[in-house]
Amino acid sequence: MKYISLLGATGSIGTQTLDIIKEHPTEFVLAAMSVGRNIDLARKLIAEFHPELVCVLNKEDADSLRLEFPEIKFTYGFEGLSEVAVYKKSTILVNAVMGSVGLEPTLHAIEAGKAIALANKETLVTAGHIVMNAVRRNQVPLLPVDSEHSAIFQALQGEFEKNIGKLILTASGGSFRDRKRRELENVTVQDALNHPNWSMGAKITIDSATMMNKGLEVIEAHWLFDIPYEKIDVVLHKESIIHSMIEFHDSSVMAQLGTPDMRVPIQYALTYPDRLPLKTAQTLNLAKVGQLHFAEMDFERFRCLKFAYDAGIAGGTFPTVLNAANEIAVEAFLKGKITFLQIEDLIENALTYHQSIMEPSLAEIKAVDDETRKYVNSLL
Ligand SMILES: NC(=O)C1=CN([C@@H]2O[C@H](COP(=O)(O)OP(=O)(O)OC[C@H]3O[C@@H](n4cnc5c(N)ncnc54)[C@H](OP(=O)(O)O)[C@@H]3O)[C@@H](O)[C@H]2O)C=CC1
Ligand SMILES: CC(=O)[C@@H](O)[C@H](O)COP(=O)(O)O
Ligand SMILES: [Mn+2]
Repeated sequence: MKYISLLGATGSIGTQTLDIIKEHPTEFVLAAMSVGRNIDLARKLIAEFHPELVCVLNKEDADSLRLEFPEIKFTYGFEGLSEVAVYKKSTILVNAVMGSVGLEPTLHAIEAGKAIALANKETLVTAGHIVMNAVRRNQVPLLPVDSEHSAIFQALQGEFEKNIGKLILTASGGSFRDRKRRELENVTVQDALNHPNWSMGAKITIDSATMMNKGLEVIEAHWLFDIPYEKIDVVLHKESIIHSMIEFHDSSVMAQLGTPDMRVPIQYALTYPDRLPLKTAQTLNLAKVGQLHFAEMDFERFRCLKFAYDAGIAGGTFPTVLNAANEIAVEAFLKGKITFLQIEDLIENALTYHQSIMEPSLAEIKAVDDETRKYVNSLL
């Protein structure tokens, strides 16, 4: 029986993690969870999964839920996320919260010796060296949930990292994969939220449309697999059937395939190194798929991917700025305050303005994250 702490239970990854817990009641228990503002869904999840500890975003929600569920402990706010992450009964943290707010709870869980199933890629982008040093020092498993990184992790089983020639991340191209750059000027939020292959939270769906998602994933792969940026390629693959590949030194390529279903990598992170059946997953019928397509990445069409490579290679606090500027810009786009193409303008501006700190401490990262958010907000 594995006891799980789940951050972001009301989200896309969170609810799919709960599907897996539900499908395997003799394997997994939800011990603690966090939600944000979706208190209606939180109520249903509490009634169904009976976690011992629940964190909500606001104190008022914690106070009213306490009256409804007196047997459950409620906490709230930023500190509450870490309480959930280090909950004593849990052995594994599934971090499915959105944004760099996930960083500190992850670090606390690592220090508390918990295994980490990481969906929250912003954590590794913002402070990759700090997270990886903590993982090594505490010798805890860091299990990728992001589909591309899970694919690479699965393809690496039985292999030595030293034999990797390069990683090849696949990119669907997102909601606007078939549009030219000039056709992006007047796109709406609704258009951008219409991902062709995956049903995901709003922020990552916009990231996928700007290709920032792949940029964040390049940086995530760099930290997870300790691979230099020049050995990480991205290829457009519109079907999202091949979830990513490793090319080894002898030119052999290992790929992981499957229908686009996040429950597969989530479950693998929970069962690793074992596997369990996943009754509701659709198996891959390649004959029915017929053809798989691949195309070279166009860095002028997808400027955010170039920003991410540049920020990753430059290192220091550049990736922190990239991530924080992106979070604010995407939020502004979702609220209708800026156009789609202004997302990349804001990120470029923040990166240009920034003076990087090399080998930043956690305090420096937090300060840069905060300053960047303020700076981009001031541009808005
Ligand atoms: N969705 C997917 O298929 C994939 C997602 N990921 C990554 O996983 C993470 C989660 O993505 P996804 O599930 O799509 O996101 P969602 O937006 O669907 O869910 C986010 C979750 O985090 C909570 N949350 C948001 N902001 C805060 C905050 N400031 N404090 C506390 N809780 C907060 C939300 O609460 P509430 O809704 O209650 O307000 C919700 O539970 C992201 O880092 C994403 O990049 C990676 C690969 C695939
Ligand atoms: C499901 C998942 O892992 C997402 O990060 C996915 O990769 C988005 O797809 P694209 O960014 O390739 O559009
Ligand atoms: Mn992904």
